[in-house]
Amino acid sequence: MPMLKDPSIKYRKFPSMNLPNRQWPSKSLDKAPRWLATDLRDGNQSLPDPMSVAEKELYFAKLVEIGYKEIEVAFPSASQIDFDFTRSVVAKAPDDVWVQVLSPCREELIRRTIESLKGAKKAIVHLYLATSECFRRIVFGMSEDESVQLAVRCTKLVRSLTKEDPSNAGTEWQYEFSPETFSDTSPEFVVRICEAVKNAWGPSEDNKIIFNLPATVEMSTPNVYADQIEYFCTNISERNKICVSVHPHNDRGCAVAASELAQLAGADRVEGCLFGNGERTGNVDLVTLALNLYTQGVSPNVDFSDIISVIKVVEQCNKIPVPDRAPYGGQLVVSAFSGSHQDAIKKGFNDREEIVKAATDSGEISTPDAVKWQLPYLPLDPKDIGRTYEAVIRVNSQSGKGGAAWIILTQLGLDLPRGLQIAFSKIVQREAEVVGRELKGSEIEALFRKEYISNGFVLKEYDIVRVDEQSRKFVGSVEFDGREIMLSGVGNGPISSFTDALSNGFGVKVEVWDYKEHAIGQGSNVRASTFIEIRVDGKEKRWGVGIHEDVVQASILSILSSFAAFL
Ligand SMILES: CC(=O)SCCNC(=O)CCNC(=O)[C@H](O)C(C)(C)COP(=O)(O)OP(=O)(O)OC[C@H]1O[C@@H](n2cnc3c(N)ncnc32)[C@H](O)[C@@H]1OP(=O)(O)O
Ligand SMILES: CC(C)C(=O)C(=O)O
Repeated sequence: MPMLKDPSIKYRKFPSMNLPNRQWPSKSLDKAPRWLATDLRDGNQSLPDPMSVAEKELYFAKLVEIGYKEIEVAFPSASQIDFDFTRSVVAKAPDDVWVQVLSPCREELIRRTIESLKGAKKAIVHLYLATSECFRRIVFGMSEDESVQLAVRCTKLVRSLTKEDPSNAGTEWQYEFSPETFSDTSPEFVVRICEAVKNAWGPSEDNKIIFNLPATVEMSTPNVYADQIEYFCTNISERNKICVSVHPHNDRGCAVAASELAQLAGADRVEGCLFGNGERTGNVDLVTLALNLYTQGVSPNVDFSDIISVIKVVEQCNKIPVPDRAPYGGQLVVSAFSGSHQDAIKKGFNDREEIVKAATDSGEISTPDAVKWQLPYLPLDPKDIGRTYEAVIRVNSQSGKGGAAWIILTQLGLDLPRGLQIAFSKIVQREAEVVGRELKGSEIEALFRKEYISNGFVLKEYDIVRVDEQSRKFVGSVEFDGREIMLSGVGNGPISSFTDALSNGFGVKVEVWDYKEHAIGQGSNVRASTFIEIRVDGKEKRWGVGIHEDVVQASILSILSSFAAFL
């Protein structure tokens, strides 16, 4: 039995914190944190095939374009690639971007790390040392005191090689210390070691020390992590000289929630990777965090207007696909296949169009974006991240009438009447079942044209004349199957005179059952689209569609389309 009936004999429950006066539950997120993108370090170190220098350059440029101002670019002491890349970034980074690098608390590696930053405009040196009992015992064999001494010694070394070294005066320095495995470390010990590191570095209000408190392994529910962060924020001294950073991993799948609650608990900065790449289950996903803020009306200070190009770079450099269901970015995220979702979304877009039009006409708004977003099933306007509305509604055998109707509306500009939607939906569903897959927009359009627009008729010369107040006469001819057929009929209007003419010409009884029309386009380009449902000799009714500059001719074409199917 691989899984235990009673897992408590093997696994410990993570203890919750006794923090009766916790404040974070009643706070809300109303501003973006400082972001640190660690794709090129934590993300890169977890890849089966780490990035080449060219890939790192491409990725770095994308992070800058998105708007990240603090980027952890490498572990320079790890490899020549990381060292060389750091050198190239130092030479090229924009003036407002902080270049961050990581090193363990080992003297020779710290020296090499700082060497890689020579000449940087803005640099953050980041040291880490695991502080949990588990790591101190198993990995280092170190007591708490020994850990504190090592952290202090290495911090002093960084200080002497950076801000105290006159040859490095041209660089603006920040220092970050991570008590690695924070999430599993006694909160009291974290405060103790960070106090000692703070004294060794000597931060100021203008040049804060960054204490990064990682959930190196996510061990608890996010509320416990938030408690740990709040405990640190309220117990560390000189909080005004400290930037509290968080670095959640996603082992329990809660990294986004953990980051958000940690910010409520006092964190000022968040470290993560685009689309959550990183060790094991990944670092927290920076895209989700940013767009979670955005969809609450809070500017994230980073720009995902062109999410498709971001995904392209991430996939190319990581060589790992971004899942189709990744929050916000995944390519299926703004797509609805199922009938009731499509119906609601289609109604939502119609509703929004009406509200926007009314508000624009009344001069209330100058841009459609000033109307608050409220659309069933879509928390984010897909166009804000560069997705098109065409991608929103997709059609397979689970789709209802709204899906195909939306495709026809967006591709042909035809707003199908309800009856025609229902009829067309059956045809689309049958086809989707036959091919056993999603139908592309072009396939749906082709089905529609074949069913409702094309017909074997050529309409030749015709005339509709007024006989008297109540009646009109249709006289003309059509070509069908290589034959010319003369048509003549009388009715109380153009449509009934034409159906009478068809009935006479083909020896059948044509009845009009339903009629709808609307204009397509505007100004001199306006055309009429006419939807007419007819019945011939009492058989099953059929819809036809006609499009023409002249509304009467559009009706005639529409009737011919459906009539052809009865022959
Ligand atoms: C949570 C994180 O993501 S931490 C960042 C992890 N990233 C990486 O490790 C990527 C780059 N790393 C490397 O290239 C290599 O590990 C190097 C260059 C840093 C070191 O290589 P090596 O000297 O061969 O050591 P190795 O890889 O075996 O590392 C383990 C050693 O580092 C020690 N160590 C681990 N973390 C730390 C730390 N934060 N500070 C000081 N020493 C540390 C271990 O105790 C162990 O020491 P030991 O050999 O005396 O037992
Ligand atoms: C180095 C630290 C911040 C880290 O990557 C982690 O704890 O996950």
